[in-house]
Order: sequence, then structure tokens, then C-alpha cells
Amino acid sequence: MSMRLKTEEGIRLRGTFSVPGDKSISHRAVMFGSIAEGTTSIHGLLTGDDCLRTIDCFQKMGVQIERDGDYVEIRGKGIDGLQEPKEILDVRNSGTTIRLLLGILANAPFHACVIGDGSIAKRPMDRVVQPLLQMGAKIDGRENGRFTPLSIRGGTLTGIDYVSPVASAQVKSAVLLAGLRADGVTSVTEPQMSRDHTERMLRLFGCNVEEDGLKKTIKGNQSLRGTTIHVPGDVSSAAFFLVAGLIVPNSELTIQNVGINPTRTGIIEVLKEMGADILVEGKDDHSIEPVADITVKTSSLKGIEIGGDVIPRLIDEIPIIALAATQADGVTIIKDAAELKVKETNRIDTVVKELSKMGAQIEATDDGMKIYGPSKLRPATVNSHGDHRIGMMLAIASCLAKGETVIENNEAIGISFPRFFEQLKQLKHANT
Ligand SMILES: O=C(O)C1=C[C@@H](OP(=O)(O)O)[C@@H](O)[C@H](O)C1
Ligand SMILES: C=C(OP(=O)(O)O)C(=O)O
Repeated sequence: MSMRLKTEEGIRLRGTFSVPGDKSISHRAVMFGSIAEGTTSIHGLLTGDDCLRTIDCFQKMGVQIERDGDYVEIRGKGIDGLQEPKEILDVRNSGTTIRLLLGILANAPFHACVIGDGSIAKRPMDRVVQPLLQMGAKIDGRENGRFTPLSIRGGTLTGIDYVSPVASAQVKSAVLLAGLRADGVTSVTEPQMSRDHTERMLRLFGCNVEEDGLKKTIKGNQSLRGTTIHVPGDVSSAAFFLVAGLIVPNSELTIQNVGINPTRTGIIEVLKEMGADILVEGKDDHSIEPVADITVKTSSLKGIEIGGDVIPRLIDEIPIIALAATQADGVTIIKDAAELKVKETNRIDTVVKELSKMGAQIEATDDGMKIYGPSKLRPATVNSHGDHRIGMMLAIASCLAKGETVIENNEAIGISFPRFFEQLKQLKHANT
């Protein structure tokens, strides 16, 4: 499918609104509720395709999950209550689903086959499979378990002290989840801090997770108790509108109820450094995840260097940061971001290729990209390549390109933001 987006001279973006629930938190809420004992109620779940795949996988293992819009109720019976799936578990496009699921399946004493779509088939699974094998899980798959399809038989595991070569919340979470029922203690140390939703949420479900800097430790033989979760708005989805409000002339946008967990707010720090007018108004609530209303106004941005420890804290926002950089004065260098090559697409290549079609001055480097701004963008026929974040970034880029931009494969956006185009349309106002 393709989407035609028309941009007239002088449009501006105005409005106060909220974005759908956080994808990382939604996945974990469904997974942890499914292996907990008792009822878990989830308010504000993201109903994008990735999270629906997580629900589907646990339903195929006999877990009773009822959904009414973004409200979900799960009747968990503990990890022992999971049943051997009769069908293949298909995660489609969702890296978080497959990697965390493997950590849970490693504890389940039955056999399961896991597959995904063509994008998942190219993404490395060995980063999770290797530590799980070390713990005693039996996993096999294409190229010795490096890629899907994977087959796993869980069972009795032994805790390990794992030092991960990558800062990845998916790796950290898979190992900690396997450690939940392993004999002894399991630790994961990562080179930089990645998002910590698993650690926070395991505590909410009654588990003990210890932290010593970058080392996270969990004792084995713990069980989870069902709970109630309110999912905050996804800062990774909000990011598209934060940048839109900054780069489209005469705009002002307020996004309410956005999750501002410090392991996710690298985007806000970087945009501020670029000169953005951003107001973050934190809310005094007592949830495990902090929340704020964020207001942006059109700003003059300048090019900066982005690299090091901040990268894992804004990894999914790099495509939209690259767009912001095309409008900034001077050069922006994004480095230390080779992880972008193993996302839904190679996001270094897809960002450079698609933004170049619209007239951006941008080049790929080994571990990121270099963007020369500011440049005037023109309408073009561009392609999401099946990557939701590339599709949304291009839709925001079209707001600067007078005329008609066509986004091919636009349906991918439903993976994390089902009503994205309606939302964007509501914010567009003609200049009067
Ligand atoms: O744990 C998670 O929910 C996620 C972790 C990140 O991936 P990595 O763990 O591969 O860095 C991120 O890119 C992904 O969108 C969601
Ligand atoms: C990388 C992403 O997700 P996942 O790894 O779950 O496919 C993303 O949402 O940008």
C-alpha cells in the first residue's frame, strides 16, 4: 500500500494530544502477566501489531488473555501454567517479542518453534541464544541458532554471570527472565545502560532485581504475582511529533502523558543540545515509570555530534533525529550506532537512501551518519521498506516538502502507531 501526503504552503502544526502506549512496556506487561500467578490488568496497552503478536504467542500457550481496545486482562497461572503450543509461534516483525519470549521459553519444560517475518529472519538471534545455551536451554535454528526459524526446549537452567558485548535491553531482559527460575544467581552486565523497563516491572510483579551500576542480578526460583499496570505514552512515538513541532514553521505541540524513564529520554537531551525549545512538565504520580507533558515550539536548530552512552537511550529515535539534523545549521555526526544495522531494516542505509530522495545532504558512515544542514526538502516517492520508524520519519519530512509525497509500504506504521496518519492530519493547520 502507499499513502499520498499533500503539503500546502505555510502549513503549521498545532494541538494538544497523546500518543499510544509504550511498546516496550506493553510487551513486558503482557509477558509478565502471562507468567504471573493471578490476574493482571493492563490499561493503555499499545494495540500495534507487534504487541498483538505477543498476546497471540501467549494465547497459543494456553494463557487466558481478554482485550477490549487498549484494556487487557490476563489470568495467569505462573510459568508452570504455560502449555506446549500446538502451533508455531509467529512474532512477525517484532524483535522484542522473539528475544524476550526465548528467555521465558528457556524455563518452560516443553518444545516450541518460533518464526517471524522476512525482517526478523535477517536479525541476529545468537545474542540471546548464546547466553541461554550457556544456562542450559536447548535451542537450535538456522545457521546454528543464529537466525529464525528457531526451535527451543526449555527445562532446568543454571544461573550465569553474563557480560554482554552489546547494550541491548532485549538481551538483558531475556537473560534475566531465564534467570527467574534458574538454579542460583543470574547476572547481566552491559557496556552501557539500556532501557530498564524489565527491572522496574519485575519489581512491580513482586520479584527482587538487584543493581550495581551496569550489573543487574536476579536470584533464581522467584515467581511473579499479578498486578495492575498503566502504560504511559511511548516517547519513541512522541519523538516524531516533537521533531515535527520543532522543524515545521509556526508550530506548537503539547504531548500529554509521555513516559520519561531516563533510559529513554536521550532524544530530549539531544534536541535541547541542538537548540530546541522543549518544556517537560513532570507529573507527580507514583507509577513505576515517570510521566510528563512535553511542549515543543518551532526552533532554530544547530548541528551537533551524537555518540557514546546516549546512543542506547535514543536508538529508535535516530531516524527522526536525522530528519531534525537536515534542518539544523551545520553538520550533525551520529556515531557509535552500528546497532542500527540490525533493526527492522538497516536504518543507516534506509534513512540515507530515503532522505536523499527528498534532497537531504546525508551520508552513511560505518557506525552512523553525517548530515549537512540545513537543506530544503522536496516531495518524492519514498519507501518505508517495511520499517515503521522509517515510514513515520518520512511522513514528518513530507510536512516540509511543498507538494505531494508518496510513502510506499506505509502500512508498516501500524506496528507501533496504528492511528499515526489521523493524528498527523488533525494537527495540520493552514496558515491564516
Ligand atoms: O527491549 C526493548 O523493548 C527494546 C530494546 C531495543 O532493542 P535492543 O535491545 O536490540 O537494543 C529497541 O531498539 C527496541 O525497539 C525495543
Ligand atoms: C527496533 C524496534 O523494535 P523491535 O526490536 O521490537 O522489532 C523498534 O521498534 O524500533
